[in-house]
Amino acid sequence: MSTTIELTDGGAPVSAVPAEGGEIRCGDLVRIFATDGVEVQALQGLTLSVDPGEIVAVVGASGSGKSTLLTILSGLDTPTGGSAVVAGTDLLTMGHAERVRYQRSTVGFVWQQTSRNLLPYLTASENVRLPLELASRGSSLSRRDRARRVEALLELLEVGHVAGRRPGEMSGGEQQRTAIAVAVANSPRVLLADEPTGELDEATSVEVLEALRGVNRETGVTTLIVTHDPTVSEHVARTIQIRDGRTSTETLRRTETDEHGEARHVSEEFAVVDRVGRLQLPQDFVHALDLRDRVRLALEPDHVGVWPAAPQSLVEPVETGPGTDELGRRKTEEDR
Ligand SMILES: Nc1ncnc2c1ncn2[C@@H]1O[C@H](COP(=O)(O)OP(=O)(O)OP(=O)(O)O)[C@@H](O)[C@H]1O
Repeated sequence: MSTTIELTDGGAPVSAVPAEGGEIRCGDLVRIFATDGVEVQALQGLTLSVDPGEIVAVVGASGSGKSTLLTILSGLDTPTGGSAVVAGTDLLTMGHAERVRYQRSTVGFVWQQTSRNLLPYLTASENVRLPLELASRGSSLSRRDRARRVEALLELLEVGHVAGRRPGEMSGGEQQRTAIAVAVANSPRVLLADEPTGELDEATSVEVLEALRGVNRETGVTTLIVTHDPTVSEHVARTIQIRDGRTSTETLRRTETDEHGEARHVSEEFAVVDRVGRLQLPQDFVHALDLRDRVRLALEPDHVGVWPAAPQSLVEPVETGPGTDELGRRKTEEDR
């Protein structure tokens, strides 16, 4: 079967609730900002599912909607449409009290600006202790247990040596690793990191990404890292690419052992197909074949072929009439 499709999709978003059981589930998430009468669609039907305990990176160019997504997942902004459920909390319908509880104990955050993560007049220990004390009314942790937990978290993040220092007396990497300890102090179910390495050099970025991976492994906290840095995919098993406010491709990374017993990393890229069959072709594929406006498709037994559409003059006129459907295909007995 062969047909031609428009590359631009002007269709209205169709509800797509992602698989049950995901710790983070977004279905056809839409966020429209209206300023001075101009509308910007920052998210245009984004679908995303992250399993409990998974560590996933969301990567995209500037303006692709990464921060908008994270601001919604952190409960600081409400989407215009679609669905977003994190650790069982429906982010579209939660009330004020639930929002406070959600931000205080369900999710932990690490932001790009180190100054947003840590209070400058408190030491590393005091910064980590603060969320524990704020939550202590409903918690069974004694004062001594809280002190032990602070120490254990700083050790886990390998920043025990800066316990008594204020942020201004630490390196950027030490500040971000302390910020991760603060974010997971109350054992949140989900850890959200927005460009956590944005202000760091390459070597320090690697340390911070490995620290996030270590915390994910040790505590099982579901972790979502949003960044423009494509090298993040070397530190996580799954990288989701977003383009124009939608998930476009996913890169899965796994370790294989070859016939000589040597471990090697294998990455595979997949296009994301939503519930109604929409997918985005990778940008380099589009450029390589100069695909624009519309493409020709063919359904083969085990794959779908995509070709640049031939100029109109070369396209054979389709047969239409009572014996054919709207695409010129011959009607079957069932159609009739
Ligand atoms: N409050 C707002 N009002 C109007 N438009 C906004 C607002 N916030 C974001 N946008 C627009 O939405 C789109 C997505 O922005 P967003 O900040 O989510 O992208 P991003 O991928 O995080 O980019 P960057 O990596 O540069 O931070 C952009 O076109 C941006 O200009």
